[in-house]
Amino acid sequence: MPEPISPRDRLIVALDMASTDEAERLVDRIGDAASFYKIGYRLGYAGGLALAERLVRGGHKVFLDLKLHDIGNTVEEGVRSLAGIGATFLTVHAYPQTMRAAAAGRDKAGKGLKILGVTVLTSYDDADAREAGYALPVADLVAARAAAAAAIGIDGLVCSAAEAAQVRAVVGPDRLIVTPGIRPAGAEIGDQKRVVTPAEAMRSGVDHVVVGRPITGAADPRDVARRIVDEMAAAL
Ligand SMILES: O=c1ccn([C@@H]2O[C@H](COP(=O)(O)O)[C@@H](O)[C@H]2O)c(=O)[nH]1
Repeated sequence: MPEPISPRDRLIVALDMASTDEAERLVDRIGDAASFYKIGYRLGYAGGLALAERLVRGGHKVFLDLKLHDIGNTVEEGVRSLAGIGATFLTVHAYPQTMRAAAAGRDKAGKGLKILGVTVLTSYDDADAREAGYALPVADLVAARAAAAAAIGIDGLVCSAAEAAQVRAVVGPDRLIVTPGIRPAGAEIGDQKRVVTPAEAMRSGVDHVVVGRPITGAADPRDVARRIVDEMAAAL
């Protein structure tokens, strides 16, 4: 069985900022209300990988949300390079060839980096999946990709918490389920489509929630982070 995760360590704050200075100021403001930070495209292409190393050295956990997807050799070598940063999680798109290459890179690097397969982006609904050429509804596509990820030996999945129970049934207790598209009640939804509250996510068996704008855009980010952690603690 997996190790228990404290409510605070379940929260991953998405540092979708334009500069590392801005991101570091936010991390300082949040203080001990959070321990886990996600770096995606915006910050990753603006010095975010060096910041990731600094955050790891400072005792934080880091999720590199770079959603790799390329030919197998490029993915494998990319994962091997990124493993040196000391991050906890790295995303790849949940295509079988990509996941196999990422698992090989992870194993060759041997640094303890966990690979998460992005099933279907939380900004997609069934109509978006159809428009992208997929015949299956989102929930079925997520389940199929989760099954492939588990068979390949990927460490966890990114999906909406709306599909977490179904994914858990497919992948069992040992794979991680990490869910963006999290919105505290009353928060602006923005471009997300499959949205769930922090409490509902916990009740659905999610391991980690990813929260960006509701925290980064708040007047008091520390307070919002603490409220989210409290909401999750009460639901567990
Ligand atoms: O399916 C996915 C995969 C990744 N994300 C990322 O999570 C955060 C969510 O930010 P919010 O501001 O809380 O919407 C963002 O960095 C996305 O790139 C996702 O939303 N959905």
